Amino acid sequence: MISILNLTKTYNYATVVDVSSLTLEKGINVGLVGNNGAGKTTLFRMLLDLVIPTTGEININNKNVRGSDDWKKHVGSFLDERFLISYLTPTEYFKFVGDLHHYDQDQLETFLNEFQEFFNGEILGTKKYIRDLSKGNIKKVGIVASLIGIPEIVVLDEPFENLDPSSQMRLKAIIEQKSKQGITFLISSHDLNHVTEISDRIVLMEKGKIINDMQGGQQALVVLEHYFNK
Ligand SMILES: Nc1ncnc2c1ncn2[C@@H]1O[C@H](COP(=O)(O)OP(=O)(O)OP(=O)(O)O)[C@@H](O)[C@H]1O
Repeated sequence: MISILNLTKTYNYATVVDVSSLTLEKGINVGLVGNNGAGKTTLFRMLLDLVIPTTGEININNKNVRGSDDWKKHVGSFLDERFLISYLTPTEYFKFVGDLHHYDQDQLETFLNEFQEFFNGEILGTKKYIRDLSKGNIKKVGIVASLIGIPEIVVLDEPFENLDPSSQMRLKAIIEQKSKQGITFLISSHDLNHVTEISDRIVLMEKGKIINDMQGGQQALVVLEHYFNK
C-alpha cells in the first residue's frame, strides 16, 4: 500500500529523515513514535507531498506521490491547523470537504452524527469560526474531516494531543471502529499507552532513522517505556 525507498531529507547539511526501506500494509495500523525532532512530521509531510525529499521516493498504491494525484482521493490526513480553513465555522468546513467527496446533505449529516459524543456539543452549530475554537476542538475538526469519504489511509500527527481524557477514549473507539470499516491509520504520538493500544505495528524513529519496528500492544509498550526511560 505504501512503500518508502531510500528516503532522505536534509536541511542545511543536517539529515533529519533517513529511511532506506519501509513498507506499510493495508489493514495494519502503524504508530510512529520518537523523541522531539526524530523526524516523524517530516516523514508524514513527505508522504503527503508537502515537502520534497532530498533523495528517494514514496509510493502509495504503486504511484509515486510526487508527480501524481491519484493517491489523494485515497488518503485522508490532519497534521496541523494549516490543513483547515480557519475563517469558516466547523459546519461550513465539513460541508466544504463533504462537497469535495460528493456527499449530499443527508450523507454529511449522517456522517457527522456518528461523532456527536466526540464533539461534545462544542463543534456543530456553535457559529464559532474554527480559528476561535480551543486547540482540542480544532484537533477534533481536523480528525473528523480527515475521515470524510472513508479513505483507504488516514495520516494523523499527534491526534491525542490537546484532547481531554474523555475525548482521547472516544478517539480510540473511533479509530477502532473506522479500522473495521477498512481505514488503515498511520499515527504519530507521544502517548505510549494510546499508540501501542491502537497500533498493530510500532515504528520507532531516532534522529531520522528507524531504529525499531515491532508489533503493537502491551509488549511494545514495555519496550518503548524502557527506551524512553534511558
Ligand atoms: N523547514 C525546516 N527547516 C529546517 N529544519 C527543519 C525544517 N523542518 C523540520 N526541520 C528539522 O527536522 C527535524 C525533524 O523535525 P520533525 O518536526 O520532523 O520531528 P518530529 O519527530 O515530528 O518532532 P516532534 O515530536 O517534536 O513533533 C528537527 O530537527 C527540525 O528542526
